[in-house]
Amino acid sequence: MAEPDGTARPALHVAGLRRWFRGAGGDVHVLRGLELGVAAGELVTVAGRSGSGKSSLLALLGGLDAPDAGTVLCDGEPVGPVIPWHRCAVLPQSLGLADELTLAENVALPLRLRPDPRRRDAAAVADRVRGLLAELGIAELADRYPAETSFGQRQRAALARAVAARPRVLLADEPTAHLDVGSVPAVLGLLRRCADEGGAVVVATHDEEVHRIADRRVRLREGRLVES
Ligand SMILES: Nc1ncnc2c1ncn2[C@@H]1O[C@H](COP(=O)(O)OP(=O)(O)OP(=O)(O)O)[C@@H](O)[C@H]1O
Repeated sequence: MAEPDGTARPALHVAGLRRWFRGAGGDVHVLRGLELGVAAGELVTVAGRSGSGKSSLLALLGGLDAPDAGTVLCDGEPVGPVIPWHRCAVLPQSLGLADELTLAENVALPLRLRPDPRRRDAAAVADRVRGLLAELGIAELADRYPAETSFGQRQRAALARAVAARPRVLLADEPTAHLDVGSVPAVLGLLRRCADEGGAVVVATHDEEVHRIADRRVRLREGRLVES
């Protein structure tokens, strides 16, 4: 879809975003009228000191939290708590894997929930799940439950789940934070491919290696984003 001036409308469009929290020492104004547009096929990294609001921002972009003011549009539609995985997928710092499902079942979930039944073919789902787990080096853990794996292994499974249905918007919060150096290239490769296949990707990170694969880097400062 295009804007009135003919330019492509960003896949993710954020305007006037405000979020504050009531604290014992007074209100904390985390986001103060933040603006952001991310095009399909673009990977944007968000830097910022600890406590600057990166996780708060990603939670709002993914509909996990609601803003005090402003709008977040994903493919032209407001995001909300029940946004389908193939439209907007989130890898939060808390991961959010379902404890009662194996890693493979967790990764399969967004594929089984796709609205088009032709895209839920069991063999194709199993293939996609196997491929993603192998790519991330956790194929042998497919049948384990999250509690039987390390945090870094769970983090990779949660990334596999987020990208499984090839989301139009992918949001990843510190996706390399708990990984050994050997596991990082596969994660970076997968994030980059998600954008190259047409996704709009936003990654909050302190990791310089992640910033290196970005098309654009922004920094969260005093509640707004500045190019960096
Ligand atoms: N529910 C809440 N109630 C009160 N304050 C909050 C709440 N959630 C976040 N904050 C505050 O909002 C600010 C931004 O937090 P946030 O977790 O978004 O930062 P961050 O940039 O992701 O930090 P880090 O890099 O350490 O993960 C912090 O000062 C935090 O203490």
